[in-house]
Amino acid sequence: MAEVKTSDRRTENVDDVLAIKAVDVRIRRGTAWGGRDGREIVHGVSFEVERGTVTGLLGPSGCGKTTLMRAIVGIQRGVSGDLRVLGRGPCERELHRRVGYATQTASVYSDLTVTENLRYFTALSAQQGALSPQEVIRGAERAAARVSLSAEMHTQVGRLSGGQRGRVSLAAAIIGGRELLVLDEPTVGLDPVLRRELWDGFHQLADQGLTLLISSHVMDEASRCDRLLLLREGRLIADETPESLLEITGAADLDHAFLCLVEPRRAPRQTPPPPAERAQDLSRATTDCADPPETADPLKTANPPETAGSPGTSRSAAAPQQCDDRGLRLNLPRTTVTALRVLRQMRRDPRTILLVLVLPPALLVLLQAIFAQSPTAFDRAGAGLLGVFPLMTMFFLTSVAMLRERRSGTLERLMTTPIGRGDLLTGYGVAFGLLAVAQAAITTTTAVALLHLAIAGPLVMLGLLAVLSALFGTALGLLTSAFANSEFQAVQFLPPVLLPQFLLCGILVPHDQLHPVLGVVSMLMPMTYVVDALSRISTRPGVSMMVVRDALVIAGCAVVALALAAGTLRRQTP
Ligand SMILES: Nc1ncnc2c1ncn2[C@@H]1O[C@H](COP(=O)(O)OP(=O)(O)OP(=O)(O)O)[C@@H](O)[C@H]1O
Repeated sequence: MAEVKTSDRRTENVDDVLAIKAVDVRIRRGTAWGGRDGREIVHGVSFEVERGTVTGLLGPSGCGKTTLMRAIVGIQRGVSGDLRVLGRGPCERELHRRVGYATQTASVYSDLTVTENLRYFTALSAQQGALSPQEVIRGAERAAARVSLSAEMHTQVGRLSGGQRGRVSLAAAIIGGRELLVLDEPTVGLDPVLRRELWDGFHQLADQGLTLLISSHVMDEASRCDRLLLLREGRLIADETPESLLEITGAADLDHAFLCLVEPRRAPRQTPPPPAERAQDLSRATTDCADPPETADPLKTANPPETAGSPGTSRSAAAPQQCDDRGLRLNLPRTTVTALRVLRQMRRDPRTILLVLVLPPALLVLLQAIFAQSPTAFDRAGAGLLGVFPLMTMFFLTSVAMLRERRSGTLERLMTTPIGRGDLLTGYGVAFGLLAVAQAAITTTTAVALLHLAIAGPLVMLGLLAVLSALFGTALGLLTSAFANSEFQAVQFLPPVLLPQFLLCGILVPHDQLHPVLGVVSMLMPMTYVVDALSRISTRPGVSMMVVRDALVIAGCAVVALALAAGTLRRQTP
């Protein structure tokens, strides 16, 4: 990252005063891994946001407001230049305890109630260790009250109106934003009374020392900001107070001033003037808007001379930042609340749970019926399927669940909270692991007690292998979800990832009857080890070294898949 050459002492003072300092910040989008490809969306903007103020970020649709906000909260790739947030680089994890971010769409869990959502985000926001249950309850209630949602606390978010959902999302941001709140169009879809209430609330927060950066399209909101940043096509064209913006443009109101700056040559009037005045007014509009006087050139105002040419901020020096959040250290309270949250979501979807628990034993019953004339074939295939079914169902469930998290924007929000990737994935692993245990218990019991599947080895080991296999399916599902952009694509991954494994794992054709090349390929497939281990348990008493080896291979594959999933979790919108 390019550094501004200031003494440490001065930087310290500046950071005490400024919440955000941007010098020649450029952002490229359309690059998946932070390289120099893609399109430059933000072209070298420089500005400062003082602490304890409300700053409006305005500009036409597509000008780069969201992109800039994403850079400020540390989830945008391809950012170069010098961007300091609360005196730190925007990617530093320490900021996740101090900065709250509300995305444009309501990024909260629609299958949970308002209380459940807000308690979850409150629990995640703990500075250190865990908050007491009372603190979590109080934090959630306070946040709901801030956005006038106390009456809806026990309503499922999916049953709220669009505006109410947006307010839940805003409350979640307020919970996380101890020092800085970055709000992307937080008042969209709200009626004027609520908008006014929220803006009063924003100013109360600012009076308490919080800094707010708020994007908006509504000009009466702009007039409530202490300062306005105006973006046009990724360039900052004004950085002014609302009053001086009116003065510079000579416009009667901010709506007009905005249009003057954004479309200088097509500045409209609010009401059509009488024909006699038209010529005179047009010439005034040209003077005021089309060609603003040199001294009032908003482009010059927006980029103060001392920063515009700061040493070390030249284009060549500005390499894209890479967010360094590779830490996978586990935080037990955050992992636990995440597992509980996922379990709560599962509880809201009884049909899926029923399917997960009932489908594998039902398939085994069908299999026994098919092999009614050949019980040995059922014994051979049945044991292997005790591991294959959980693997497949967990793969599918978790890939869709994580994809939903990614698409609903909640993953993006989580990436701006103190939760680590390890906490999140382990939370998912624990929740789905518990489901896997239930599934393994039901399927194994059905197979042994009801279908009389012959098992020579210990039943506990059989169940353990089934759970291990389900955990591998969970990790694989979390990993592949990163490469799917829709539920349809997630379903499409099922055949290429699992079908070859199923065909070669030894259930359909024993390994010794496979072509030698296919035999080698099958040994590269984790499902082979699942089926081998289960077949050995079913045919031989005790636990052989080969079973232990197979179990270790499956566990190793699960760990590798989980680590790769953690690596791809931060795959942001490019
Ligand atoms: N994932 C993406 N990959 C590449 N370009 C993108 C991506 N998302 C957005 N863009 C481009 O970035 C530009 C800025 O988008 P951004 O969402 O920041 O605009 P905005 O000012 O917030 O718009 P709006 O007010 O409509 O929300 C747009 O031209 C858009 O096409």
